[in-house]
Amino acid sequence: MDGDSQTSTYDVVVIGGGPVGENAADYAIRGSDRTAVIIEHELVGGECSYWACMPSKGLLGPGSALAAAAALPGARERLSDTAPDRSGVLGRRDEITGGRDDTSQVEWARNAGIDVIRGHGRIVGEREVAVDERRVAAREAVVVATGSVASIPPITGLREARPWTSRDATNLVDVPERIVVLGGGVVACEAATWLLDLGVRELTMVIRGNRLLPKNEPFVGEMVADALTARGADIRFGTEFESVERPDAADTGYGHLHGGPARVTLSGGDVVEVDEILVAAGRRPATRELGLSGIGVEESGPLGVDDHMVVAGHPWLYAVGDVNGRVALTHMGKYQARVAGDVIAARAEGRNLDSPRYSAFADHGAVPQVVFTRPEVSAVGVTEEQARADGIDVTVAEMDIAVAGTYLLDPDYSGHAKLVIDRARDVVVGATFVGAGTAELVHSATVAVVGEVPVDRLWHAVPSYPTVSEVWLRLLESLR
Ligand SMILES: Cc1cc2nc3c(=O)[nH]c(=O)nc-3n(C[C@H](O)[C@H](O)[C@H](O)COP(=O)(O)OP(=O)(O)OC[C@H]3O[C@@H](n4cnc5c(N)ncnc54)[C@H](O)[C@@H]3O)c2cc1C
Ligand SMILES: NC(=O)c1ccc[n+]([C@@H]2O[C@H](COP(=O)([O-])OP(=O)(O)OC[C@H]3O[C@@H](n4cnc5c(N)ncnc54)[C@H](O)[C@@H]3O)[C@@H](O)[C@H]2O)c1
Repeated sequence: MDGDSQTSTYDVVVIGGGPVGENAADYAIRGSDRTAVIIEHELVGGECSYWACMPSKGLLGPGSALAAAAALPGARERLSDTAPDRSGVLGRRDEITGGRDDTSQVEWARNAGIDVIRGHGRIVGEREVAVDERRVAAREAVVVATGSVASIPPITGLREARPWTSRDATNLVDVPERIVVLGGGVVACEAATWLLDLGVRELTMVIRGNRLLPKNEPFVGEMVADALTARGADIRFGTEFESVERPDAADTGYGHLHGGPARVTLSGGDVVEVDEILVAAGRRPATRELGLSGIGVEESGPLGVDDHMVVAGHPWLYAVGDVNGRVALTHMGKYQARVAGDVIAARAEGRNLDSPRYSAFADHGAVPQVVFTRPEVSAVGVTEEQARADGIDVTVAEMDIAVAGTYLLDPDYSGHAKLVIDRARDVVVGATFVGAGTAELVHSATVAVVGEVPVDRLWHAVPSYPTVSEVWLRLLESLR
């Protein structure tokens, strides 16, 4: 850092210290004498560490472990209860979020040579950012990594009812007896899973479409819906919130019940009375109050970028992670951050950007995701429907998963798998696995998709016996 008393100057200024901002700063200066600063107005570590990925997976882990033991003769007899211990689960979650203390993340940044400034960052000119009364200038680049915020749809009485968002569901302190969940995407399905684990008595899901997890192959939503229904969830498809009444809504803090009971009127006229409402209806990129309109950039939608992560018309401005609207997943945001960091370093050192290393091409059609429901959903690439819509001539291999590896996990194992293959190129363009133990399987499919490995060649990638991966062999056999 250098500069006069009003302005600090760094080579790279990153606004937003979530996992993506941290990686962008690190990759942009790693192994050089360049300087970087992260500006963060809440907690270094971001949504992912304290409010999203980490606490949610912490809440889901104990239920999964018990379900795995309950499925296995010899282990199941030792279980006195298949419901997780509520205080143990919440304690484990608190340990994972470290009491929302970001000291260790700030230390990590400082050890990596990155300064941290606390405060709200706002772009006030080319390569210039204001943090409250301070000014911070960038010699090379400003990177926006401000993430996203939960959307609350404009429904009569909903905002006034102070519903829970994912921040409350992941940081829950009170476990509602009765809850209604709006939305059928990833947050809704994972949260429904842990809320049932924690003993919610009545859980209603209100889905405006006709399936859960609609971005996936249709069998995904069916299997997850069947599992949630079997555990007592009441899933209402083709239904929306009409209006909400909650006379004594109150700001009681994250994870506490936000007031007394609420009455939710659904389309069709049914009324659901609940102790809490969880809104899981998607997220919007955090582009407001960033000063974008001052530099001529639209601030209402995502901050769009090219594959180098650069904002059009502003070669000094980069956007990575949820804020650019490409893929709202931590691992993909961190991938974009590695690309952006490498691009910033290459430009600073006068290198050209010809190598694939400088292009985030996996964002287009090679995105892996695991949804940690029970059953787990693990997918990469495009669905059959998307591939056909893109004009690709596809063939599919599809079957229930039943190999020695799954029988060893559970004699009554239930799972399903599908490969989507581009006929002309003879390569896998999409893969979906649903079932216990499939999360660790998806990377093999990601390698096949990104590597464009011909199916004939995949035949020689022999899965080990007796693992769940042997489903690959069965799928490839079905194509011969
Ligand atoms: C409940 C839930 C569970 C999830 N689980 C998973 C999962 O299992 N796996 C997965 O891959 N993804 C998951 N996601 C998605 C994941 O959380 C996001 O994709 C990820 O957090 C994006 O990282 P980011 O750094 O872009 O943004 P964030 O993590 O949101 O970080 C942005 C940071 O910028 C700061 N900030 C914003 N504006 C400013 C400003 N003007 N000035 C200073 N600081 C600012 C914020 O305070 C925040 O710290 C989950 C999301 C939710 C809601
Ligand atoms: N395991 C994981 O990888 C993981 C876990 C949680 C979240 N995430 C990511 O976080 C992001 C946010 O997740 P999300 O579940 O909030 O978003 P989402 O886009 O996955 O799902 C939102 C759902 O809400 C519905 N919806 C939107 N507006 C509505 C309305 N007015 N009425 C009724 N329904 C409405 C949509 O139809 C959709 O099904 C996603 O990109 C997701 O992939 C990832």
